[in-house]
Amino acid sequence: MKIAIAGAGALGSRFGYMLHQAGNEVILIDNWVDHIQAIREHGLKMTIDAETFTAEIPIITPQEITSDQTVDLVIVFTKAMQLDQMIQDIKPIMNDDTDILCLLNGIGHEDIIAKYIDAKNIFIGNTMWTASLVGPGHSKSFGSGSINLQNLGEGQEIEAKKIAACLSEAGLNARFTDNVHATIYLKACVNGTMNGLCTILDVDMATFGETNQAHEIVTTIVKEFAAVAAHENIELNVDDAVAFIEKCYDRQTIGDHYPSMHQDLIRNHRMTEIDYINGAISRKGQKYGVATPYCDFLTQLIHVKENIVLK
Ligand SMILES: NC(=O)C1=CN([C@@H]2O[C@H](COP(=O)(O)OP(=O)(O)OC[C@H]3O[C@@H](n4cnc5c(N)ncnc54)[C@H](OP(=O)(O)O)[C@@H]3O)[C@@H](O)[C@H]2O)C=CC1
Ligand SMILES: CC(C)(CO)C(=O)C(=O)O
Repeated sequence: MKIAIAGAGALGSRFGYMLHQAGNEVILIDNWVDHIQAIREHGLKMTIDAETFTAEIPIITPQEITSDQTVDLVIVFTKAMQLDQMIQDIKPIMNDDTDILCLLNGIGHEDIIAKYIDAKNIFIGNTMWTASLVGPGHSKSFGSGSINLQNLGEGQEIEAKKIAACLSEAGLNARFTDNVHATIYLKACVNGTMNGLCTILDVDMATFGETNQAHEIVTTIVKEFAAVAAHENIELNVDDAVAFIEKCYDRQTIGDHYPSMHQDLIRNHRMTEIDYINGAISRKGQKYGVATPYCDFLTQLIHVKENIVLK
């Protein structure tokens, strides 16, 4: 399959590498000049479980797209706040049959994509794969992960299952779900607890999980997500979600991982996606008349931290 990774940062590079190694024709699309130069000169470096590999994968900026480069599938891995512009920029690489898959953390990305792309070509979901950038041209990751995905448009289940099969053939452990919004909310509960809390507390997930207060804090935040989800006819079982989140504390899997929000703000001094995670719950809470004090406060805290770190 001809696949473009639009937003080839940490996770985009991991996906691009694994799909390339599985024999797909992969092209990376990004705007970060140093990253592009490093990959063009030395290939994409991918460290997986402490072993480093290099792959020669083409990388271009959106402005370098040519009309003969249309692809079968675009997988977007920008940050949430970059998504709108990237979708506009990559239109030339898409024809009427090109599908787009969005696995970004957060809620509501399909509304942005649907401004530019027909619903029949939009596929959404979430992933538990992880990665972090060592530097330009070099992504690092450990452990395994999974992907849930579904078609946004009616009657595109077969296409969705084809995409899931392609990802699974590359070892990305993808499955089709007929309840993707529930899985997106479940993943958002993970990000809505781990990302903001580990960023503010400057700890990895296992260290946070070892505290006496972790369970109560996580449960309170998840209850806010569940109350908002109920207004969208999405059933989110609080106990199951808390148990799913607490699996992140295992140092044998991803417990040592600093969530991507910590990487953004504390390590790379970049803006976070808080407004698409806890901030989205706060906005929806106001819309539905649901109190979301913990999401409200955590969103404020992250913005305060952004103001301090980025001033
Ligand atoms: N990392 C993880 O473990 C996980 C991440 N996710 C989600 O996947 C999506 C992508 O995340 P992730 O891959 O971590 O994002 P990254 O920040 O690594 O990459 C996203 C984009 O940010 C830009 N960028 C990154 N670093 C720099 C830099 N130093 N200077 C300039 N530009 C930079 C690049 O875009 P450009 O230069 O073109 O603007 C890049 O394509 C997000 O929604 C995230 O929440 C989901 C699960 C796990
Ligand atoms: C690893 C995990 C699940 C932590 O929330 C993630 O999605 C991220 O780092 O953004």
